[in-house]
Order: sequence, then structure tokens, then C-alpha cells
Amino acid sequence: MNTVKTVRELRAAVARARSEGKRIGFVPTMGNLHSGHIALITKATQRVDFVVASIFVNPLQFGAGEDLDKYPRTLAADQQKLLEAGCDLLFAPTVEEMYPDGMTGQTRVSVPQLSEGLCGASRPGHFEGVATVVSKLFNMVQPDLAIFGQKDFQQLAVIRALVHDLNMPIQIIGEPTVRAADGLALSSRNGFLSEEQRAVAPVVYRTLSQIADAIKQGERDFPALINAQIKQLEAAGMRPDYLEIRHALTLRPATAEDRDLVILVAAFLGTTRLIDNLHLNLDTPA
Ligand SMILES: Nc1ncnc2c1ncn2[C@@H]1O[C@H](COP(=O)(O)OP(=O)(O)OP(=O)(O)O)[C@@H](O)[C@H]1O
Ligand SMILES: CC(C)(CO)[C@@H](O)C(=O)[O-]
Ligand code: BAL
Repeated sequence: MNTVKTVRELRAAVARARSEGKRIGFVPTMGNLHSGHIALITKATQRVDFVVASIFVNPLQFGAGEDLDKYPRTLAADQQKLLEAGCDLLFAPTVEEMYPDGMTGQTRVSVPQLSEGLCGASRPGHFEGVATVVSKLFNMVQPDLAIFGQKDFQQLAVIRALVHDLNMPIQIIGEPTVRAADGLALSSRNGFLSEEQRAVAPVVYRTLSQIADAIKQGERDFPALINAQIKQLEAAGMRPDYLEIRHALTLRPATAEDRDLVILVAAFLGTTRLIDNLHLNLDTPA
């Protein structure tokens, strides 16, 4: 597996693969890779002939006071994992390579409606930063398909919308969330948790599962359900940012009549913000 750091080298390597008739798949990441990321690479190797991954901690999607500076950077270990997973090319640019003229005057891509609320409400500008960098990366790599995790459910919806609205000929694939045995969604930010916090963290997925079970059993008083579960998160020592039931396709607040639902949560454990979600389609047999 080759690692390239410039757009020029990236384009040359992808052009070589294209000239050999290969289909290109792309997995963008921020690095510090775990089994959730590797599942996306494995999926890509099954679908295309040439897999490109990127590692770039994108300053444009971090707000003031967020964890940009302390976000884990583990390039050597990541390269080894990508190699073992069958990745063909890693693009690991610097901030200067991605934003040579700085970020202030950078053209932005914004996806209205889907970017509002949930993580968009607590992280203003976050999805504009994500949509902008993903658009730039898509233009650099020009893949046939790109793979994202369903763990970042709102992000996946935003990216599907931007590809549709900007007529990008890229198939977007969403892959299921990879979890630890106790249910905690794998995330690079789990590494920030102390041993005691790590023991508490599975309450996030338990909360989602209990809400889903109650809905499956016919509960439709969503506000009451949410309020009870927020109390449970708080009792466990978490500080909930949001816990909501939304329509899975539009992300508008769910009504009692909706059948395709997603329960989404973001909650702080100390200073670490964890997100998770559970997709519940009442018309699909369990
Ligand atoms: N547990 C997981 N299962 C499946 N996909 C995942 C998982 N965690 C992250 N991904 C996906 O990997 C891609 C890169 O995500 P990212 O590098 O931000 O990892 P992360 O572990 O989610 O980090 P963070 O701590 O920032 O949430 C995204 O498409 C994301 O949805
Ligand atoms: C898609 C992404 C790589 C854009 O920086 C990031 O938001 C992530 O890792 O989910
Ligand atoms: N996985 C989402 C990237 C972020 O939290 O900035």
C-alpha cells in the first residue's frame, strides 16, 4: 500500500488504476483506526478493484473549544491496519495541502435542513465543514463509490443529499455500526474515556435499545419515553446533549404514525462526547 500526501500524487495513482480499468472505492476517515473503520475498508475491497482511504483531521468541522488539538493521530499504526485490510492507497494530506489558501476564504458546501438540529445544533458549522471537505475529497479521488458508517447517521444523510443535489456520480454506501461486546459503538473518542467512564458508556446503547423495545411493544408517547431515558442517562453519570426519535429518511421529528424511525443520542461522559443511534423500521421483520 502506498501513502501519498499531495493531491498531485493522489491523482496520478488513481489515474494509473483507472487506466488499468479498475473501479475505485473511497473510505474517508480522520484516522486512529479501529474495527469500525476496517469494516468499511473490507466492504470496499469486496465491491471495487482499487481502494483509497484518506486520513485527515479536518479543522473546518471542529468548533472553538472542541477536541481538534487532542484528536488522536496514529499514522504508523493506521498504515499497518490499512495494509492488512487490503487498502491500495492512503491519502494523508496536511492542512496546508487541503487548504492552501487558508480556510477563511474557502468555498463552502452547505446542506440545509438535514444539517440543522441534532449534532448540527450543538456543533454549529460542523456539517458545513464535513460537506466541504467531503466534496473536496470526492473531487480529488473521483471514486465510483464511497463508504461511510451508519454510526454517524446524520453525517451519512448529509452526504447522500450533497451527492444527489450536486449531481456527483458516486454511489454512497452506509455500513452498520461495529460495536464492542457490551454494545458500545466503536469510536476513536472512546480512547479518551477513563476505566470508570468506559464501564458506564454502554448505557448509551442500552438506552437506545430500551426505547426501540418500547416502541416495538406499541409505546407511542415519545416525549414520555425520551424523558424517562434522559433521566436514566443522567443517573448513570452522563450529560445528555440530545436524545430524539426522528423519521429515518428525512430526520424530521417522528410522529406516532411513522414506521421508519431512528433514535439518535449524543451525550457527554466527562468532557468526551459520544454519539450513537438505532434505526428501527417497524415494517421490517426483526
Ligand atoms: N463503530 C463504527 N462502525 C462503523 N463505522 C464507523 C464506526 N465508527 C466510525 N465509523 C465510520 O468511519 C468513518 C470515519 O469516521 P471517524 O474517523 O470520525 O471515526 P470515529 O471513530 O467515528 O471517530 P470519532 O471519535 O470522531 O467519532 C465514518 O464514516 C464513520 O461513520
Ligand atoms: C467524513 C469525515 C472523514 C470528514 O472529515 C469525518 O467527518 C468522519 O471521519 O466521519
Ligand atoms: N465522525 C464524525 C467526525 C467528527 O466528530 O468531527
